[in-house]
Amino acid sequence: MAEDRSGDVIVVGSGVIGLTTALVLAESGRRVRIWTREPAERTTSAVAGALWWPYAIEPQDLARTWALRSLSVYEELAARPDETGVRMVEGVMGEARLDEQGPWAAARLPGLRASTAEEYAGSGLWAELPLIDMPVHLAWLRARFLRAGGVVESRVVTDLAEARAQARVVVNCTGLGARELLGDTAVRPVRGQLVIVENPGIRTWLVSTDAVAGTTTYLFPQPGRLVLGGTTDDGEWSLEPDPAVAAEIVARCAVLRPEVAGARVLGHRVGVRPVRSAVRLERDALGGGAAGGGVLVHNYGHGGAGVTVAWGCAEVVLGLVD
Ligand SMILES: Cc1cc2nc3c(=O)[nH]c(=O)nc-3n(C[C@H](O)[C@H](O)[C@H](O)COP(=O)(O)OP(=O)(O)OC[C@H]3O[C@@H](n4cnc5c(N)ncnc54)[C@H](O)[C@@H]3O)c2cc1C
Repeated sequence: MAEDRSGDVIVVGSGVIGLTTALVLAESGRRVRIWTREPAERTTSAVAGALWWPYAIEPQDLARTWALRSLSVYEELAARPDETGVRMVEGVMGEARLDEQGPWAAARLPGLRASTAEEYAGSGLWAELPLIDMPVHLAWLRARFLRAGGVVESRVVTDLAEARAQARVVVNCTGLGARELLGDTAVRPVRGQLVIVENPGIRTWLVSTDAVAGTTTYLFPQPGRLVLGGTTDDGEWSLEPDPAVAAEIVARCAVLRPEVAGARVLGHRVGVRPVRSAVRLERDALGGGAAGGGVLVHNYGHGGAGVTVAWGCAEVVLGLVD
């Protein structure tokens, strides 16, 4: 007799996208398993800074919608920062202007205003945004998923048919892994390097973009550390920190905040962003329905903003699985 797979969901991947999606599906009453090559703490998601802002993600309009939905969730989670890893923190988004942001941000972000010359030498926006301590947040997501009855299994998927043979619904949240899994060359690596230093007393975040040099420099205060960034190395896969690049990141940050210059280095982090021409968030026309009667949904390619859009995308998946 055929196995009853009607209630089963397999989510492939346990980065922030896979965990958040699996959690939303499990809390909707479905039986959900995660299959993952790496545990959450060894994913790109664990490396992220992570500031809520739709950076390096396409398409912009949809990303903003998903980001705003996620913002509402992060605002709630920020009431329990030690547990969830989410905090609302003030800071300056350099080279951003109020009139360029349009109504999407201005209407939703209380207190959004142009930064003063004292806060930032260039033109920028002062905002209070979610700043997420990813190791804590990923562990919290996983624990909440397990409490909702979810199961996490360590498993490398070489063909999504393996998952489809075992569950009616399969959600592909493999990030950059989709490149090999599906042969999708539209998703490509954009490497990012960070330096972790002892915080010399910085309480606000800062992002500064130099269009001429092509660099984005940032400082994110996290509990017990200050995260300094960064790089955007298109097409680069290496997870090895480059000492010369690390020194250059510290120097760039010290131009913005001189007290960083002598800060003790605690460590280095490197991650590879899954940048895609457009996030793939859709029900697979070939994989869904037909012979097996199953559903295949893709949710990958969130570039430099997977944390920013995770909850909004997970809710879209929820609407696609039935
Ligand atoms: C330096 C840096 C800074 C960043 N800063 C921010 C920020 O401030 N704000 C923000 O929103 N975003 C930021 N990002 C981007 C963010 O980290 C990514 O968009 C996000 O982590 C993508 O999440 P994901 O779950 O899709 O991918 P991942 O975290 O890479 O997870 C993919 C999962 O799929 C699994 N997998 C892959 N292939 C297979 C397979 N074949 N079989 C089984 N499992 C598989 C992996 O093991 C992993 O569990 C930053 C990224 C970097 C590198």
